[in-house]
Amino acid sequence: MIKFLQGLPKVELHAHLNGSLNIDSIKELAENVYGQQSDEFASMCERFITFKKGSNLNDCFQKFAFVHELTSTRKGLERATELTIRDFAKDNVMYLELRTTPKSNDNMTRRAYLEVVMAAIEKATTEHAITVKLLPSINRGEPLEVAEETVALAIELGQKEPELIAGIDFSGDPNQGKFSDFAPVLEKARQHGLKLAIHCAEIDNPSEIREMLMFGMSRCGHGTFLGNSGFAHMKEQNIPIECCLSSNVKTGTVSSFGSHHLKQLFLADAPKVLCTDDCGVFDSTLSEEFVLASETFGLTRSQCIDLTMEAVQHSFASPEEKLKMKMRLYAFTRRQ
Ligand SMILES: CNc1ncnc2c1ncn2[C@@H]1O[C@H](COP(=O)(O)O)[C@@H](O)[C@H]1O
Ligand SMILES: [Zn+2]
Repeated sequence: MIKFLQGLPKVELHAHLNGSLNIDSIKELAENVYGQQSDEFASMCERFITFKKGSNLNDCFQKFAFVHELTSTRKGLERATELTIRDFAKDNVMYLELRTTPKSNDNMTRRAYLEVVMAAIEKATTEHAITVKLLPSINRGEPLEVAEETVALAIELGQKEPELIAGIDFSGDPNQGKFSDFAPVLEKARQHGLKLAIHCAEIDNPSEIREMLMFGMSRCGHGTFLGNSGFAHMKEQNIPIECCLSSNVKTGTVSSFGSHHLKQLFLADAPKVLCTDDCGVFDSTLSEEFVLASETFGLTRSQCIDLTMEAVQHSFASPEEKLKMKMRLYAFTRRQ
């Protein structure tokens, strides 16, 4: 089964760039871009992937600062994007939607940040057999003006490169910021044809969950606290829930793999996709998430193929790209 899942051409729809850089690639990046590694750096790497028992979302958010340092220069960001795409391709991910929060600092404006990532995606996709789309992220913990700039850039750059920029991600610490403040800017993105992937119900916040469901979205990140009525709503609206098993268990929003809501989504026959979220931080791969899901819930090979087919269906790819992915999947299943 493990070999089968590794070989399966997969679709990753929920991956944050700075969370997806695995520990070996972080070391490679540090070596390539910033020179010799020190013992201190090695122990920082070790701390990065260690989650103590009882860790929470806050512990997780603190880990991002480490990679954010490494990607705070153009060269670092460019190489990190290339390495991340390479690693997904190595894991037989045929289609990847990568999200990232444009950041400004002394080295880059938010526009330059996005341009560097876009150029790196173009370069990496010529070297690896993978299609990549970009979803600029809004960090809900940052001021509204930043979100407005991000959406304006996504609209402008998306008009130049519509095949590359597919939508907007709404993420960040769910304990910070108010969704209702961001609804108008998200609505503007939607009016301009950008799809919305929204982190929703990662924590139990019933009034915000209601607001988000009323507002609508193309895909729902996590959906942990939606409950049965929320799942029924998602099914009725054909909105898939992006399930990230290791992420939810390691950050403590789900108590164990066995109690993950993926099970209820299967039982309710609601739309769902399997994703990694931050495979670097959580020290996982999409293949490993499939192994986890199949071992925990007894998924068969054919259910894993169906899950991938659902991901194709709910991706922000064009009809032609979806057809190509389905053909690759059929070709793979015929060879089994
Ligand atoms: C664990 N669950 C999560 N919930 C909410 N937001 C998350 C997240 N994991 C990652 N991010 C968001 O993605 C950023 C890192 O990638 P980028 O710097 O944008 O590439 C984090 O700082 C956070 O804003
Ligand atoms: Zn996420």
